[in-house]
Amino acid sequence: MSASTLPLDLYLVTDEAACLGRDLFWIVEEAVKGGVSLVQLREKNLDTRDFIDKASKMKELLAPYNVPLIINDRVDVALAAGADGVHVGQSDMHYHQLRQVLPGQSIVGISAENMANVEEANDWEISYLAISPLFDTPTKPDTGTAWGMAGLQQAAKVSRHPLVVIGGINTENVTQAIQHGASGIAVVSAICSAAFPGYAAEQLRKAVISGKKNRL
Ligand SMILES: Cc1ncc(COP(=O)(O)OP(=O)(O)O)c(N)n1
Ligand SMILES: Cc1ncsc1CCOP(=O)(O)O
Ligand SMILES: [Mg+2]
Repeated sequence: MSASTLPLDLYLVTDEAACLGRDLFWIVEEAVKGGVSLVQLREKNLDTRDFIDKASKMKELLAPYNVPLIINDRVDVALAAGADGVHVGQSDMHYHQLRQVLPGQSIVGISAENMANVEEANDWEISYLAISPLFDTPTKPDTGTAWGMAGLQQAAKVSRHPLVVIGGINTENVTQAIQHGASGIAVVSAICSAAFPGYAAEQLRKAVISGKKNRL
């Protein structure tokens, strides 16, 4: 899938701990019905075999909806489960190595923590760049300094890739993020911890679309 056709509007990043004891697959399916366009399976503590099993099951769930599945960190898991791509951060497998082991059409997303990361990624063929984190978030305490809206605006001027924002995104700040240059939003708690994940997804998607209509 090329960068121009990749559906980045509403990107759900999973976190079992954020699901408040509810079934992750139920949350993901509700969210997809509500308008999630891309899903990342993010598992920091699973054994390899369990991670592959979970990814394969997630791929099966998403296939009828035509929603691509991205695997966080683990290229081996993505390959074994037939996922559509991977997301890597600045301490994960390097872009050049990723390209050696992944099929050519794979989706590749990378986290940018600072402007040097944004500039470096301009030399690479990636599907999107994640501005990470846009705001500090209790969901991931081990991040670098938050970009904030001004930082996002600078990154959008420099980057040739579509930008996704992640970290503290909710219905209150989506429109502003889109207006400052984001092509889409990535969320964990705004959907995984919502009382009604499907409804939460609908509201977030509406906010993205409204932000795009009213771009500054
Ligand atoms: C869409 C998206 N953006 C950023 C991240 C964070 O990646 P990383 O910095 O590698 O941190 P971990 O998620 O691996 O803890 C992401 N996963 N997804
Ligand atoms: C995985 C990740 N990477 C940067 S911030 C973050 C967590 C985002 O979680 P939330 O949407 O709940 O703030
Ligand atoms: Mg990572």
